[in-house]
Amino acid sequence: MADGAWRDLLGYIRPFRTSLLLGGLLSLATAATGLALPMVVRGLIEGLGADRGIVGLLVLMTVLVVFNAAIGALGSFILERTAESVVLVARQRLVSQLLWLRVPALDEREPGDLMSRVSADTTLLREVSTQSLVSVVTNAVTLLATVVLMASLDPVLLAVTLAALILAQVVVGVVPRIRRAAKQAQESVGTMSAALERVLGNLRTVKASTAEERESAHLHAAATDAWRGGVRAAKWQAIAGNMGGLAIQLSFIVVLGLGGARVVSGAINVGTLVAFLLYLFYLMPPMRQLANVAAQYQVGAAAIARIREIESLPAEPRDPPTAAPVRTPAAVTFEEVHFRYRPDLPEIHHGVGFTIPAGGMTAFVGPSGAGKTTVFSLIERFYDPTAGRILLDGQDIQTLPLADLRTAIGYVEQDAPVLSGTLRENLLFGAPEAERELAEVLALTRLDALVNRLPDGLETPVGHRGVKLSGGERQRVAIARALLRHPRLLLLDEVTSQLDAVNEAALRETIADVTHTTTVLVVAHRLSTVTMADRIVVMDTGKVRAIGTHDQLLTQDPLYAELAATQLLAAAD
Ligand SMILES: Nc1ncnc2c1ncn2[C@@H]1O[C@H](COP(=O)(O)OP(=O)(O)OP(=O)(O)O)[C@@H](O)[C@H]1O
Repeated sequence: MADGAWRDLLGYIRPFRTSLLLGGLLSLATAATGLALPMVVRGLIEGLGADRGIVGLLVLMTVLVVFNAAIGALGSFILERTAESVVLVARQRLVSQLLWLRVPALDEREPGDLMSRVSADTTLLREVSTQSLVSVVTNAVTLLATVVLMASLDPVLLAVTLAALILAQVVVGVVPRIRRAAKQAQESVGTMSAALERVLGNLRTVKASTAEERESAHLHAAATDAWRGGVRAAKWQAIAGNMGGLAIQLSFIVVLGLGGARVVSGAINVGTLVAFLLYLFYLMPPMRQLANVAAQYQVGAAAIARIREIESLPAEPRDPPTAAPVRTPAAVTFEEVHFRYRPDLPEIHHGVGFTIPAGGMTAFVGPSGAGKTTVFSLIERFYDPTAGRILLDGQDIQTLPLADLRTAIGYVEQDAPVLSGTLRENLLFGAPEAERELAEVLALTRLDALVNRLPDGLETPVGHRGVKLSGGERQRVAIARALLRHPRLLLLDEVTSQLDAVNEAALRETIADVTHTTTVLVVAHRLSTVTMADRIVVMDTGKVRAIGTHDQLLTQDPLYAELAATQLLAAAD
């Protein structure tokens, strides 16, 4: 995994190589000016001993210190900015990928977990993207340069120092533990986000089921898991970070004793000892940084793995519509369509076949679970059949550009989804350019009274999933949204279930109207909707058992007769 993570990380930072190089060079320059200081200090002490003037050296030191601070600040700003840009690119790539994901891939995932990957995991890229590359290079160079300078001062003292540093190698052993702990923490954050989304998205159900206590316990457990992973990572990070420090402190004591003796014996002078001790402390930051980088990299690698999981999911093509919009009704044909939602699930459609001419209204009826909604999902190409063909005006929809296909369709789903935002945003969601037709469609769907009643009219926020609207209003908003697209094919899935008799009658009139310009397919549970259909497709357990008008089917199909007498009638009541 680690190698793949490296490659992915390089992919993310490649576009920013110039600013990374600049930031890296500035960091190196900062380190170099820092490294020069102890040498100036040595000269200063020796100058004092020899009674030479030190003003020049003091000025040089001041210049070095100021220069060091200035380029240090500039370097770290450039690197941080680059890191933020890496996060931005990762987020944008992930967001695009998510919106184009194929529906089956989405079926298997929790929205909350996906959100946590876009928000939390990408943030972790920030540290790793700059620290990994630039820090490794600058700190390794600084470390090497410091060691070389120390060797030039006193090889004997250096040998003692290095022996103490071997101790710090313990650091290397704890690094994989950091990755494991970090991965666990990130996965727990994903689980927590998913649980949170589940609860907040359905807070009324949670409350009505008095499940707050249980759901809160779930969330607490996920949060505790994240905490546990974080604490474990912190423990190993703290050990890794401080082992280096401890080794330096210990070697400081040794060098002080041994160095003192060497000064007394005349092997080195005080200036050299002071400079050496300063370098000793210079070793600490790069060592700590390198240990941090190793730890950060492990955390980042875990995040990259989670991001990559999303990027490798199947996506739909993104081509914009190619054909000019057509406004004539479309014919639909299913030829021996077989379909299952997943290879390991049972087949839902066992050779579904029907032909629906352009225009008019066709109703799909059948017992629950017969596969009616699945027909609509297949027409929209949310899923593809495992065998058989679906034709739109005689053309296999697999060969149509996806955007052209979907542009031709208006789809009102079973639960009439309304998005948070204003009424206007919801209505124009499928056809942002249809502003001028709003009034007409509002009247058709009888939403005009609602809009007039609301103090903010079309600008009224509808709340998360439209909670501020009634069920019937949500259905009418969804229908208006579909009508504004001027679809060639209008798919209505049980859209009258929540309408009262008056609104249903109005909708029937609207549907009758649009059948001149659109082919209307409805999944219907109300006899009143079914009887007005030009043809009725009766489905049962994944097959079409009969097609005909209400009167024909009443006499020819026992299941339909039964449905008409029980289910459809009951719904009409
Ligand atoms: N995304 C999915 N993944 C797996 N199975 C699914 C999925 N969607 C539906 N199913 C299954 O497919 C079968 C047919 O579902 P479908 O929604 O097409 O039935 P329907 O005839 O529209 O039923 P209803 O009248 O109750 O809405 C059901 O048994 C259902 O459990």
